[in-house]
Amino acid sequence: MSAVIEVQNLHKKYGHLVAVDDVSFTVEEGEIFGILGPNGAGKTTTVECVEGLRNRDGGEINVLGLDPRQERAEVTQQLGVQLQDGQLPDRMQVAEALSLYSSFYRNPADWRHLMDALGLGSNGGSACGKLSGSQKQRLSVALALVGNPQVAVLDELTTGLDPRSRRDTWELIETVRDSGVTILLVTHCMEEAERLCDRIALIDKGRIAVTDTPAGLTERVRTEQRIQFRPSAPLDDALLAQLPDVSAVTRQGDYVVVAGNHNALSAVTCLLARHQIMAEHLRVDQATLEDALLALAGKRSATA
Ligand SMILES: Nc1ncnc2c1ncn2[C@@H]1O[C@H](COP(=O)(O)OP(=O)(O)OP(=O)(O)O)[C@@H](O)[C@H]1O
Repeated sequence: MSAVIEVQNLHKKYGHLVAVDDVSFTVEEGEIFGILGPNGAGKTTTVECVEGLRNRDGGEINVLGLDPRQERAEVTQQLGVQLQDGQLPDRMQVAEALSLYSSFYRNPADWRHLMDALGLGSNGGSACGKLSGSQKQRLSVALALVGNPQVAVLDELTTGLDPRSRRDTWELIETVRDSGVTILLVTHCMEEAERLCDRIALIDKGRIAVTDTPAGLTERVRTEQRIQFRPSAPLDDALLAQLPDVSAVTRQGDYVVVAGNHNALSAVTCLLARHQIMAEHLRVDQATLEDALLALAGKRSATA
């Protein structure tokens, strides 16, 4: 396998806001690589720098041997990028859009074949503005593939789709991957990332917390616990956060919520005992994957 996208120490600011702060990852040929994170984490900014749609402030990006900042036109030829909703005129027909976009590329795919392969065969004469949510997604994937790219970037593919359409779209993406296209997938949906991705970079507040396979991420967080209690006296959260078995400390009203590994509970109770504080209404839950991934992100912030 060889790397098709390499991002090293990417930095991007909007005014004073640091949107992407030292992001590095490598996408290998043939994989679906996910960038997963909450709203505002810096996912779209990262991929827009990869696509050459935004200029980075620092770091290096290599896409199929090209620098998107210096060689944007060539990157556009070789990288498939989804159009955002509303970028096509409502009255343009599906077949017209595909035919028009295929004319932008040196070596386009057969757009009629693509239209059939992506389940849009009966929609060629439909106006883009009249398509259903999942048909619009199919069209945007078709437009990302019409240039016959080796790599496609797909951003928030299934947002707003009903469960059935989401599953259909996921199957579609697997078919695209099986046809040999490497995919960089941006999502804030944990289930989508787990289902589709070979590897996932978890990004939060502009930084990558961890990169691993879905199974590896689950294993890392398998033993994570969520400990919730009301302290009987004022308690400095920083004392809890410093415990090696604790990954994150947050507050919910009067309650302290601590995420940590299977030793966290005894570490927390020892600390409370030392400070003569009681843990009222103590509750311990197994963290969900989502909680645990956020805890991993929190741990990274604490050690950054
Ligand atoms: N053009 C812009 N001008 C100013 N700030 C921006 C701009 N685009 C994004 N931001 C800010 O940069 C940060 C990262 O945004 P970005 O869209 O990259 O995150 P994201 O992870 O893709 O979020 P979402 O899932 O909501 O799309 C956010 O705080 C966002 O408000």
